[in-house]
Amino acid sequence: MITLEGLTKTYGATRAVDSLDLTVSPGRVTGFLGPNGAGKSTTMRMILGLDAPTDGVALVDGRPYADWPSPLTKIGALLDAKALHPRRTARNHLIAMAHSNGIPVSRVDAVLSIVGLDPVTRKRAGQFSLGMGQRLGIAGALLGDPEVLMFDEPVNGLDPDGVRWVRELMRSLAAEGRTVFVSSHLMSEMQLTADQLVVIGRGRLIADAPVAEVIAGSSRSTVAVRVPDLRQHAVLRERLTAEAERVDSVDERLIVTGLPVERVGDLAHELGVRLHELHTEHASLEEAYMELTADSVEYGVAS
Ligand SMILES: Nc1ncnc2c1ncn2[C@@H]1O[C@H](COP(=O)(O)OP(=O)(O)OP(=O)(O)O)[C@@H](O)[C@H]1O
Repeated sequence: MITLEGLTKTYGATRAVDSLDLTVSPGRVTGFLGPNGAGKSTTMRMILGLDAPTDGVALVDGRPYADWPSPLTKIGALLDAKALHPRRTARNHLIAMAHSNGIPVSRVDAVLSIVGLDPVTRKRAGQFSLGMGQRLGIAGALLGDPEVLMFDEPVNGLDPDGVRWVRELMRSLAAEGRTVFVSSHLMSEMQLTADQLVVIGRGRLIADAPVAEVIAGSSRSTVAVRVPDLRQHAVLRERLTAEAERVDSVDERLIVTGLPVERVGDLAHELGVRLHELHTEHASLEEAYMELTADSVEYGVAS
């Protein structure tokens, strides 16, 4: 479990992270989202003790990272996949990490195999593609078989196969009961990978909720209702227009914004309108996210 209490980091006048209170729980994948400069990497760096908070605390299973005697066996992280010694081979890079944390070398070969790097273990990290570097970084995170895993943009540079592999890995790590905290800008991928979402903007918490709840909370969700009879279509349309924010006709369908599906169904029933279809069309996570963060985008393009 990761716990943040009033976590704050300022750089001069910039409040990179601003009084964050958060619990990241085990047994699920928690996506960490926010526009560029929102404070995601700074938060992750403070969890790993790489940056000191200006105020507040970041705890891993109840203690600051630095207080764990063998931290890699408690929390594994991929922060910057390029932070590798270019002349070291993949295997030697992991052996050096294992030695400094009292982890047996047998585990190095195990994690190289998990990430699919066994054919290139003797290649120097400097010759790695971006995707191979990501896989090596993930191998490093898994090395200590930790209960808590944290990944900053793990699918950067991966091809579609690699993206799917990361998704399945995250899901299986969470299914084993581990805490998985992962940042990403790829909303479609997060919609498939995460159970819970934490959204921040300008260092502050905007949302902390299950993925389905974040999507359902978007005002961009609509209700679609199909009325085959033309006259009834017009009658229902008129009635819905009086209550809904907006009603559009698309062939036999009415697309209703700003009314719950139950209300649309009840109104149709009251008017004796025969329906062939009635369902909510949820916004995508991307649409919900854009709406949530609209006020927090630092480098937006004027539209
Ligand atoms: N070492 C530093 N010195 C000064 N300002 C910094 C430093 N590190 C981060 N910042 C500032 O803190 C804010 C948060 O940056 P951070 O990198 O944590 O955001 P992020 O959410 O990870 O962004 P991105 O999605 O672009 O990676 C930004 O305004 C950034 O410019």
